[in-house]
Amino acid sequence: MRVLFVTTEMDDFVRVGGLGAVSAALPRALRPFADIRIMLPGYRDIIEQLTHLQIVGRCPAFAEMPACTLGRAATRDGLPVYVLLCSQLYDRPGNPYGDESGRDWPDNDIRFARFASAAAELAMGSLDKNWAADLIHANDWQASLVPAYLAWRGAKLPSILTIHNLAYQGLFPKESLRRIGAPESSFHIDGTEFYDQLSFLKAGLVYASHLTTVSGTYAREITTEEFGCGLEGLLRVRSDASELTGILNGIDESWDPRSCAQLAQQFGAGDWVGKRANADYVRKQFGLAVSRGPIFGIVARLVHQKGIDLVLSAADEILDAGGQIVVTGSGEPALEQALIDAHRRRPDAIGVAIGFNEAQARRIFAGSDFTLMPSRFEPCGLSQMYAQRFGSLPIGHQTGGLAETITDGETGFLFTQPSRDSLLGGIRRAFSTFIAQDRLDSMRRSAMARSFSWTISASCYSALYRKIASA
Ligand SMILES: Nc1ncnc2c1ncn2[C@@H]1O[C@H](COP(=O)(O)OP(=O)(O)O[C@H]2O[C@H](CO)[C@@H](O)[C@H](O)[C@H]2O)[C@@H](O)[C@H]1O
Repeated sequence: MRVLFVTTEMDDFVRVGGLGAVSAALPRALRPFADIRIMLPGYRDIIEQLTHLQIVGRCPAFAEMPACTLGRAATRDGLPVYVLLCSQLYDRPGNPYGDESGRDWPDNDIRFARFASAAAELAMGSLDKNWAADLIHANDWQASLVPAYLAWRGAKLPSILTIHNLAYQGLFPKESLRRIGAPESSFHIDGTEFYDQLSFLKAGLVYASHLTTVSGTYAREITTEEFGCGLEGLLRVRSDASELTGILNGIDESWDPRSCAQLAQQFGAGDWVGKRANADYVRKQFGLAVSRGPIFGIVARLVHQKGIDLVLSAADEILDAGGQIVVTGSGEPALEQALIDAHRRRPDAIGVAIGFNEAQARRIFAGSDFTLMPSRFEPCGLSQMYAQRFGSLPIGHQTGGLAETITDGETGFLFTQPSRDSLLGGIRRAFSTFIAQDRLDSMRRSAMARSFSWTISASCYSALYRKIASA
């Protein structure tokens, strides 16, 4: 079966958050089941890294979207990658979605509509004369128009849309319809309209043959008013028709502290001297005071969703009890600044590295005793899985994928409300575990023994592909 996996991040080339990790790992795990090919926008960073890019097709200009070409290349391990080349849209500094100061590009409607319409053409067989898809798998709002363009072109090709985060919807003024060549007739409550704006995500939720999201719990949560971001009605209809499935993400096998080359010292379960060497390394690297208290790590995009403000409000109590905090990530300037301020107040106890570097993330998981994840919502979450593999017990809000991947009191701690008090409840339990050596030992062993391999998820996607394609 031929599958086109359409995404706007892939850790091989460009990373912004969890979508990049999933887009690098899931298609590889699916290779035994399908002829799967990736499609990415031709960002500057990608073009610079790809050698042997072969031009396979051309897309004429359409509405206000410029003409572009389609290149074909492969990752180092041979996974085919299509790249949409259009320097006017994608050859820019900054990240995939915005400029260097974090502002969204004003033409993101055209950038991602162009990308989606080209993906639809490729899948239908009109761009690469040697390949067409039997099914399209699109990810998040940036690729959500792929099923819509297929429908508007009258193509019957089956499509799956995976929601990695419902909070990002790709909302644009109504005038965008004309800019991207979408039919005016689609702009109504059962189509692309969302409170008088054009919603890319909603278009995908309406037109995709099937929807998935990245945990069973989040699949249920998004059908409720609390988590549905205004789309719960539509999601409930699709869920009731058995067209919304939760499939839990996995993590890459390379997240293993026994073999991870970036650590100060590799270690396995039971080698707590080795783990402590990583803690000492992290303290030194961040200039923290020498201590035998616990280190609480945070590796996250620094956005409201992740509850960084809750951690800041609980920080004094953590420090008073003898703990230290180490954070890495990037995101909203105000949260970055608040963390830097906290570090300036207590440089001996709060370490902050703004920016994202995977080696740094691995060292924090290896050196920390606990990983804080007070996310207000969390579709799946990857950090809590990495943390467990590295013996850093996650303290997470009982929501989405956190509720499914943390076993309370066994591999980590769950608390029930996204509030300071509830988080502090989890933190206090962690402190009492930290001084009970036997309990800490057994929880670390259980956490490190958890497997979060992609194998099960990949077979679920594969089964779904077959079901949708034969429907
Ligand atoms: N700039 C940066 N700052 C910090 N960390 C960065 C980063 N860039 C990449 N990362 C990496 O991404 C991981 C975070 O991924 P998550 O899945 O926890 O959250 P994210 O909200 O990005 O993803 C969304 O998509 C994923 C994938 O489906 C879901 O798991 C998740 O719940 C959903 O919110 C970190 O552990 C880190 O390795």
